[in-house]
Amino acid sequence: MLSSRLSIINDINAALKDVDKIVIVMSGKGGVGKTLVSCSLAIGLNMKGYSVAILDADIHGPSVPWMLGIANELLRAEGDRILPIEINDIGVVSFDLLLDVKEMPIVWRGPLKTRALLEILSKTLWGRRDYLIIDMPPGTGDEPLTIIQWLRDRISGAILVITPGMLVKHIVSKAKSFLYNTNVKYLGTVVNMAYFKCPVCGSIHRIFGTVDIDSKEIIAEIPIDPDLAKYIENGKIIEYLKQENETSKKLLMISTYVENILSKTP
Ligand SMILES: Nc1ncnc2c1ncn2[C@@H]1O[C@H](COP(=O)(O)OP(=O)(O)OP(=O)(O)O)[C@@H](O)[C@H]1O
Repeated sequence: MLSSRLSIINDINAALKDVDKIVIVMSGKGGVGKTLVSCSLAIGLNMKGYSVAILDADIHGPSVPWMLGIANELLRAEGDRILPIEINDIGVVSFDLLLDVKEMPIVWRGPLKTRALLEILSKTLWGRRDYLIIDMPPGTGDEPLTIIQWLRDRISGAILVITPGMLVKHIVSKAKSFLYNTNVKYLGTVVNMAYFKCPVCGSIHRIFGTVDIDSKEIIAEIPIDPDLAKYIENGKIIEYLKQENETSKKLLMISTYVENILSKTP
């Protein structure tokens, strides 16, 4: 048992040996914009000249390929190793890219999911990357715990994504204690759908309320932006982030924040 655990750890470390920094993106619940933040972080770092890969570790709701416009592609293998799909020089690996029929739900129980996550981590040819961004399954349950436990001290830090509303304080403190207990550095929180800016008069409406956490922890506040939603729906997040508008600038601030904070830690 111990020897098989050690051999899995060795395989994962070998696969990730040329990956410099691993950043995980997590949320207390689903549908808050975790994938948007993961993709924006990966694209932002790539635009700064870093080599980046993104692992969509959300087995049940994998949306990274959809957001990046590669939902119909399939991962290829070289021998028994998986090759990431490269889009704009960002390597993408997702469970959805293993499926021929995308509408087919993955119905795996806990141990199988753990096994699949470990396989994908250790069998991918990640190559030389400055950053690996992991879009985590929502919550602080089994799957996020598995990823963190197996990656151990390889994770450079974690970003939390929230939306304003009830229980925010509770969600943030729960996620922070999860990270504290698993020895992962908390980098800060992105507040998504923080406000809506009237396109006519420019007034700000905090539709879902305010967020009662220390402002020093807030990496960026992302507005509700119907235009962004359209680009996401069409798999064009890269094109959207290349535009110079208020939302895209705020989304790109996340990569600047991560670059700065992680350059200060060894
Ligand atoms: N700031 C925003 N403005 C407008 N629409 C948004 C914004 N953020 C996210 N959305 C919309 O909300 C949906 C969910 O976003 P996203 O997939 O990033 O959330 P998630 O937390 O990763 O969800 P899941 O838990 O299902 O993986 C997207 O389809 C997107 O269109």
